[in-house]
This record gives sequence, C-alpha cells and structure tokens, in this order.
Amino acid sequence: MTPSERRILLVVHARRDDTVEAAQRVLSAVRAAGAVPVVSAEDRPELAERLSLEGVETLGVDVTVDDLELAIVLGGDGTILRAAETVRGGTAPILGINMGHVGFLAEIERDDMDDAVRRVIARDYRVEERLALAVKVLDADDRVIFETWALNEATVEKASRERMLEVVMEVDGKPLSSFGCDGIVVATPTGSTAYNFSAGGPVIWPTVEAIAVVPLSAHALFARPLVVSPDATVAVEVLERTSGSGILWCDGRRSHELPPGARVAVRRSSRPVRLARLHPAAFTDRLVRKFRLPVTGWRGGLGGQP
Ligand SMILES: NC(=O)c1ccc[n+]([C@@H]2O[C@H](COP(=O)([O-])OP(=O)(O)OC[C@H]3O[C@@H](n4cnc5c(N)ncnc54)[C@H](O)[C@@H]3O)[C@@H](O)[C@H]2O)c1
Ligand SMILES: Nc1ncnc2c1ncn2[C@@H]1O[C@H](COP(=O)(O)OP(=O)(O)OP(=O)(O)O)[C@@H](O)[C@H]1O
Repeated sequence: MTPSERRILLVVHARRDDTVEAAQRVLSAVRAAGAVPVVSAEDRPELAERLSLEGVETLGVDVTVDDLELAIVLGGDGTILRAAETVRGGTAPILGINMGHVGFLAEIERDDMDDAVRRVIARDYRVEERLALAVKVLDADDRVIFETWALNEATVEKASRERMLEVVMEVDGKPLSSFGCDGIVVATPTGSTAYNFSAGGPVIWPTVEAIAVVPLSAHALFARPLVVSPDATVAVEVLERTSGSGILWCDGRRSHELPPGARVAVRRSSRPVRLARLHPAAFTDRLVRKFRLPVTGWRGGLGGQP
C-alpha cells in the first residue's frame, strides 16, 4: 500500500441490479481520479460475483478504517447504517446516495449521483457531525457486560412477545418512573425520524443537540416522550420481577440479551458520525419530501422570514 494514495470505500446494497450498475460507475470514477476503491471483506464476495474488483482493496485486509478518506454508500437507510458501522473508529465521512425506498439519511438521490461523486472526489463537500450514542449493558452486579453505540437509537425491548417488560427509567442517576411496557426508545436527533417517530416521539432538527426517550406502549399514566440534555445519561433497568427477558437493539443491527436485573446506560458518544454534505438544503425540505407532507396552500413568499 502506498500511504499517500487516496482510498474511498464503497458500501453497496449488492442485491439490487440498479445499485450494482451504479457501483460500476462509481468505481470507474474513483479509478479515473487516481484514487483506490476499497470494499469491506463482508461485501467483497457478493460484489465480486457481479463486478470486476480488480485493483479494489479490502478493508481489514489491505487497509484499515484509518486509511479511508471517504465512504460512498449506494443503498437505503439500512445500508447507510451498515456503512456507519463499517467506518466506525475512523474519521471518513459518509456520502449516502439513495437507492432505497426512503433514504432519509442519504444526501442525494440516484439521478444526481454522477455529479455528487465528481464533487466528493474533488473534495468539494462539507462534513456534518451527527450525535451518536455510547451504550453499555451492566449486569446486576454493575459489571459492564456489553458495549456498543448507535446512530439512530438504542432500544430496550421485550424479548418474548407475550410478556410485558417491567422497567425503571433513570436520568442522570435519578430514578424517574417504573412501568410495564413493550420497550423504551432512546434516540438521537438523527434517529428521531425513525423508530422514535413511529413511537410518537418528537422530530428533532439535526442542529439541535438532545436525546429523546420514548416508552413503547407503556401501561402507565405518565409515559410521555422526553427530551433530555445531550450530556445526560439515560439508564433503563429491567426489573428483577420481569418474567421474560429483554433485548437491547442499536440501529436494528447490534443487539444483546437483557436478563432481569440488567441495566442499559446510554450517553452521548465522544465520537460523532460524520456525514458528507453537498447542499445546504433545509431539514424542513427533507422532512416534507421524504414523508410526502402536504404543503399545498402555503402562502410563504418571505424567504422563510417571519
Ligand atoms: N416501528 C418502527 O418504526 C421500527 C421498528 C424497528 C426498527 N425501526 C427502525 O429501523 C432502523 C433500521 O433501519 P433499516 O433500514 O436497517 O431497517 P428496515 O429495513 O426494517 O427499515 C426501517 C425503516 O426505517 C427507515 N429509517 C431508518 N433510519 C431512519 C432515519 N434516521 N430517519 C428516517 N427513517 C429511517 C428506513 O428507511 C426504513 O423505511 C432502526 O434504527 C429503527 O429506527 C423502526
Ligand atoms: N450487501 C448486503 N448484504 C447484506 N445485507 C444488506 C446488503 N445490502 C443491504 N443490506 C441490508 O438490506 C436491508 C435493506 O437495505 P436498505 O435499507 O438499504 O434498502 P431499502 O429498505 O430499500 O431502503 P430504505 O431503508 O431507505 O427504505 C438493510 O437491513 C441493509 O442493511
């Protein structure tokens, strides 16, 4: 490996024909710019069946995340969350090109791909840092038994369909409330439009730093969505009296079983997730476009001024 060479990771939803075809174009553009394309060891076998990977390096074999300048992602939100996991620990920002259904986390849509790739290769982009969560699971003796992180959310959920989960919720070391429920979502502003949104939590603009806490189907008079400080520590304990066990899920990708007595502690991670941004587009526009919100009848005309 030549240390001075630029290395660009490609994370591709390899099971869709149109996405593989787009990946071919991105590979050509990266090579034409004299940069070295990289794919993950996990993706390589599937991609190799459909693309020529000559000269393409493998992450974890030829290079590490520290060698990456950028990650270009072709897929939907799931693929972007997968890419965030792949580059975790490094500093490479992620450019999401939406090839999926929603693609809320993507910066651009497929029709703008060629121009976007040209721009990121020319380093014509800025980086937006998104708050991420550091998540720890402790056993009943307060020993840390699992550590992970989340870009969207950490959820504590019931593991058995037919049983309610009994939890006590805590903010900054103070108990807040205990109740039976299906679970609790602890979400970032980025994840506020995902599970948090379905659970009735607030949409949080990405420029706001905060952590949302939303109970799922709580059997309680007080179970409102909460918004706490980005520096708060939120903990959820699975009460010993719970009959089934619980499960922790982060971004729907990383999980750990929670026996009665387990405690999940969530706080802001010291490492944000870095997204490559090409347009100064307002979040309001993204929300309207992705959720197809009706805005007909808006008089406006003052350029957003009150
Ligand atoms: N009831 C629910 O709404 C529910 C249940 C489980 C998981 N989820 C979400 O699914 C996410 C994992 O996504 P996936 O694509 O791998 O799984 P998936 O394929 O099951 O898709 C879940 C949906 O959430 C959307 N989504 C994901 N992140 C988003 C975000 N930040 N803003 C807006 N929409 C977003 C996806 O586009 C997709 O439509 C989890 O982080 C969680 O937020 C939602
Ligand atoms: N190469 C791959 N190998 C295994 N799983 C993959 C691969 N590419 C994508 N996936 C998974 O497939 C699922 C669907 O992908 P993705 O979310 O990108 O597409 P989508 O559902 O069409 O888009 P959106 O989530 O924006 O609606 C995700 O869980 C993603 O992690």
